[in-house]
Amino acid sequence: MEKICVAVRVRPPVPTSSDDGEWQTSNERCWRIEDNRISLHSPFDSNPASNNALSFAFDHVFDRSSSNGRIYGLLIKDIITAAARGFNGTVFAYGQTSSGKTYTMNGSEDDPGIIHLAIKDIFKNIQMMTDREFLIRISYMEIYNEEINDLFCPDNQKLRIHENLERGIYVAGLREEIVSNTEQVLNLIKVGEANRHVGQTNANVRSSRSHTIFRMVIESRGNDASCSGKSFTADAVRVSVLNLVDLAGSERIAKTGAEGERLKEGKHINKSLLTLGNVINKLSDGGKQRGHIPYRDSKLTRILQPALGGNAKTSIICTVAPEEVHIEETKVTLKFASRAKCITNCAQVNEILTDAALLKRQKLEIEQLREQLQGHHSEVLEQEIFKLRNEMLKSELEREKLAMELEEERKLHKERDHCTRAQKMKADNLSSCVHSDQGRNSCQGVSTWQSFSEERIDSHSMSHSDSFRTPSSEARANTFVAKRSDYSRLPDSSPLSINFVDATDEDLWLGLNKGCITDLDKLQMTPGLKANSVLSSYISPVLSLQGKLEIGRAAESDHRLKEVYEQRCNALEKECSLLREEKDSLAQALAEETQKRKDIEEDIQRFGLAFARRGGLLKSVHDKFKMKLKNPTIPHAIQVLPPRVLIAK
Ligand SMILES: Nc1ncnc2c1ncn2[C@@H]1O[C@H](COP(=O)(O)OP(=O)(O)OP(=O)(O)O)[C@@H](O)[C@H]1O
Repeated sequence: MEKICVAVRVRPPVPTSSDDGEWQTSNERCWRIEDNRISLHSPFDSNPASNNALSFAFDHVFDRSSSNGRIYGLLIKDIITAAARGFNGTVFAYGQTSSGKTYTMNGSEDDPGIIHLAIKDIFKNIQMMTDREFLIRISYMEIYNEEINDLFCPDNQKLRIHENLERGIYVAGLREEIVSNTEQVLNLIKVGEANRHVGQTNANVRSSRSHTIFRMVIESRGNDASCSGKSFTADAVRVSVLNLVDLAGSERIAKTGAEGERLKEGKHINKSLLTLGNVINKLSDGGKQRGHIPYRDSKLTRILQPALGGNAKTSIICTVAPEEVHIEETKVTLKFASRAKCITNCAQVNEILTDAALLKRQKLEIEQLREQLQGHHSEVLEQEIFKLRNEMLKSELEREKLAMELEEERKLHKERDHCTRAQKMKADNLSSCVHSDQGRNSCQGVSTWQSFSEERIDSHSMSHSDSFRTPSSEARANTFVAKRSDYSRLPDSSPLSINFVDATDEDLWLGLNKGCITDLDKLQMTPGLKANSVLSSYISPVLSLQGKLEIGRAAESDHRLKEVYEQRCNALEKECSLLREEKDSLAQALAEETQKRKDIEEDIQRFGLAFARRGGLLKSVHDKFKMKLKNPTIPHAIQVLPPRVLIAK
C-alpha cells in the first residue's frame, strides 16, 4: 500500500497589457511557498488568523520558477521506471482553467512537458533492460461532453468502456499504435493533439474543452537467453498501463462568460470534475465510512478507477493560478489536493502467464507432487502406515492376552462359586442334622451324626478289620450313635483309636461300629489324640454352632471374593472393549492414509493428462502455423492475433 503522490504547482502570473512589474509582485504575495508548504498570505487580508488557517503541505510545492523537467524528476520519474518494470502508473494534472495543466503535461519548445519526458524515459528504460523484450502500444483519447473520442482516429467516436478479467477496464474500439521509439510517439501525439477539442474562453485563449488521456501499454517478457534455466516466472508476460492525463479545467461560468457550445462544454467539464472530487473525497475517508465509490458516475472516473485506490502508482499535479482574483478557485484546488493526499493505492507487478509459462508451471507442479510422493513425504507416509500396523498388531495381541486372562478368571470364579455352594450345602445339611437330633434326643443328652455317618458307613466294607470294633450297647440298625454321659466337661482325649492315621481309618472305624450306640465317656481314651478332632467338633452342640459360624464366615468371604472377581471381570471386559475401539480407530486412520495416498496419485495422473493434452494442443497449433507459413493460401481455422512488433535490442 502506498499513498498517492500529490504536488502543487503555482504558475507564473499571466501579464496583461495594463500590467506593470508592481502588479505582478503584489499578486504573488497572495501565496507563500516554503519548502513543501503553501500558505495564503494576502497583504489585503487584515486578519492574520484566517491566513494561518489556510496552509497546506504536500509532497512537493513548485513555485513559478520550477521547470517541467524538475517536476518530472521529483514526482514522475519513479512512476515511469516502475511502469517499464510492470507496474501501472497514472499522472494527471488538475486545476482551474488557465492554471497551467496543459503547459505541465505538454510543455513548450523550451520546457518539454511530462508526456514528452515520460516517453523519452520509457524508451531509455527499456533499452537498459537487456534481459527483456518489449512491445509498446499507445492510444490517445479525449472525453468531450461525456463522450469518448479516439484522437488517433477521428472517426472512432462515442466509444464505450468495458471491463473484463484479462484486460481490466478498457475502451473498446480505441486504436492502438505499436511504437518503437520516442520520435514515432511524439509525431503520433501531434496528430492526436490536432484532433483535440480546444477553444477560446475569457480565461484562456487556448482552453482545453476535453479531458485527454494518453495511454501507453507496455508488455515485456524475458528474452530467450535470459529465460533458459530460470523459473517459470521468466516466461510470464508483464503488462503495465501508463496513463498521462490532462484534465480540462474547472471554470466558473459567471467568470468565463461562456455561452452556447462553451457553456455546454463547461457544464460537462464541471460535472465530471465534481464526480472526480466525490471519488477522491470518498476514497480519502478511508476505512469503513468509505461506502460506495461513485466511479461509474462519469467516464473520467471510470477510466481512472485503477489509478484511484486501485492497482497503480499515481501522482497528481495540482496547478494553481497565483492571482488574487483566483484565490477562491485556488483554495478549492488545494482542498482537493489535500484530500487526494490521503488516498492509498496498492500497486503490484502485472504478470500474465503465456501458454508456455503455464505449461512450465504445471510441469513444475507435477514434479513437486511427484517429489512429495516419492521423496520425503512418501517415506513419512510409509512410516506412518507401518507404525499404525505395528500398533494394531500390538493391540491385537494385548486383546488376546486379556481375553485369555478373562477366561481364566471366569473359570476360577466358577470353581470358587461351585466350592462355595458345596460348602454352603454342607453347612445347611449339618445344621439341619444338628437341629433334628437335638429335638429327638434332648432328654437323653445324645447327639447323633446320622446322615453324615450313614453316608460314610454305607460306602465302606464291613469285612475290613474287626480290631477297630467298639463294644456297643442299644445299637440301632445302620446307625452309629455316639453319646456322652457327661456333657458338662469336654473330654481331654479323643475317643478315637490312635491307630487312625487318616480319614480312611476313621471311616473304617465308623463303618465297623455301625448300629452301635456308644457312650464316648466310657470309651477308653487314646491319650495322644486331642479332643479337637473332626468328630468332637460335630458331636458337641456348642462346637457344632462354632463350626457353623466358621462355615458361614467362609461362605461370606467367598461371596466377597466372588464380588471382587466379578468386578475384575467387568474391568477386563471394559479394557477389552476399549482395545477393540482403539483397534477400530487405528484401522480407520490406516484407511484414511491409504486414501490420501490414492488422492495424490490421482492428482498426479490428472496433472499428467492435462499436461499431455496442452502439449498436444500447442503442437497442433504450432503445426498449423507451420503449414500456413509454408503455404499461405491454405485457409485455416485458427484466429491469428494482430501482428506485434517486438523492439529489437
Ligand atoms: N509554468 C508556466 N510557465 C510559463 N507559462 C505558463 C506556465 N503555466 C501556464 N503557463 C501559461 O499559462 C497559460 C494557460 O496555461 P494552460 O493552457 O496550460 O492552462 P490549463 O490549465 O491547461 O487551462 P485549461 O484548463 O483552460 O485548458 C498558457 O499560456 C501557458 O503557456
